[in-house]
Amino acid sequence: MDGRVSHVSDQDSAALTALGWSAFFDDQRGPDEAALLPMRIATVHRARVGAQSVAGPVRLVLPPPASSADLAVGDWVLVDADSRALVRRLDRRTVLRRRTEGGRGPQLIAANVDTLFIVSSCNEDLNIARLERYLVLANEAGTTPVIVLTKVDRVADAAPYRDAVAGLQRGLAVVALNATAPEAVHALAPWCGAGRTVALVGSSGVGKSSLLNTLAAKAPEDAQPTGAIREADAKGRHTTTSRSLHAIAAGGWVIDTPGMRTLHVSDVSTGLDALFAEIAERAPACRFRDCTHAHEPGCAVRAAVADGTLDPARLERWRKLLEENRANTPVLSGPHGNRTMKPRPGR
Ligand SMILES: Nc1nc2c(ncn2[C@@H]2O[C@H](COP(=O)(O)OP(=O)(O)OP(=O)(O)O)[C@@H](O)[C@H]2O)c(=O)[nH]1
Ligand SMILES: [Zn+2]
Repeated sequence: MDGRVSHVSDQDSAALTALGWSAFFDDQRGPDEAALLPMRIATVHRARVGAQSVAGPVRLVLPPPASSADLAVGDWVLVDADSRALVRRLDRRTVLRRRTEGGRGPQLIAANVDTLFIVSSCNEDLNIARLERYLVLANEAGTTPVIVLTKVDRVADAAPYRDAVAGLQRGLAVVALNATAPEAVHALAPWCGAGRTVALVGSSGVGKSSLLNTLAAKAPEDAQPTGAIREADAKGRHTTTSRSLHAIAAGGWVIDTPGMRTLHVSDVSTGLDALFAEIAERAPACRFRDCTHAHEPGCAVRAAVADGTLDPARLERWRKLLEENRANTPVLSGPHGNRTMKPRPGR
């Protein structure tokens, strides 16, 4: 690397880089922390945290007040070499989180992820509004979203599915593949490779575990169990139960996440603007600065809908996500306020 970590051998340094280590993390180490070992969190359970070190998997010791609640799969931590005690977590480059039902603060999904593979199947489950939620999640986290359409082998023509998602966001990459076939590795190679980290999200049964097994080239006995799909309603059984970091055979790392039943949005204004760029960039031309693009005169956004250059369905879905974001996001109210707006009753 750059020679700053002088006690680390070149071999270790190369292994750290392959694990995703970079100057961003190296710069966070203080002079008194040179003897601590950088490791990457691989599994998080309430009382048990596993990490990847340059020498292989390690079970960490968490001395109080360290808590697994503060850790996400993909995090970089500094560890005492002798006791294997976690000393501290390093700042994250990116973090995926979601608001949970009942909302005891956001739930950590994964950290330091470069690319979010948003997995959906080429069947009637393909849900545009849901994909847009995942895109907001990816944008807000600072990760690059890629839509991965699975089960191409089950349809005569994947083009209609590609077309349905291609225009969801500018520059959005869309890959259609069979998650159970080895060729999937080549299709996803542009986002994998040494030091790169991807995470898989998507509904239950879309093929996340299958894709993980293909990318990691797992022998059947080590493979993540995959659920047999219930053909009748095209819904998969929920088979993945926890998240973990796995090595990709051709280089890089993949984080599997359990199927998410609900995905609420909150605190996602930049994520929304990136998703709906065609709306965000027209807003400055509206007569009123706080135009809601609903009823105001001189609205450039509704003018674009009227002349056919903006999809009215997109404007509608933008409004829905914006309202949900407002309802779920804590707001400053009054000079001392940091009150939370009540979530609106079930939608
Ligand atoms: N033919 C075909 N079958 C697939 C493909 N992807 C997944 N499957 C099958 O679909 C079923 C569900 O796949 P999983 O990989 O378990 O789905 P998952 O997203 O991990 O589901 P959860 O663990 O519940 O989140 C399994 O029977 C897979 O073999 C694909 O691209 N083509
Ligand atoms: Zn407007």
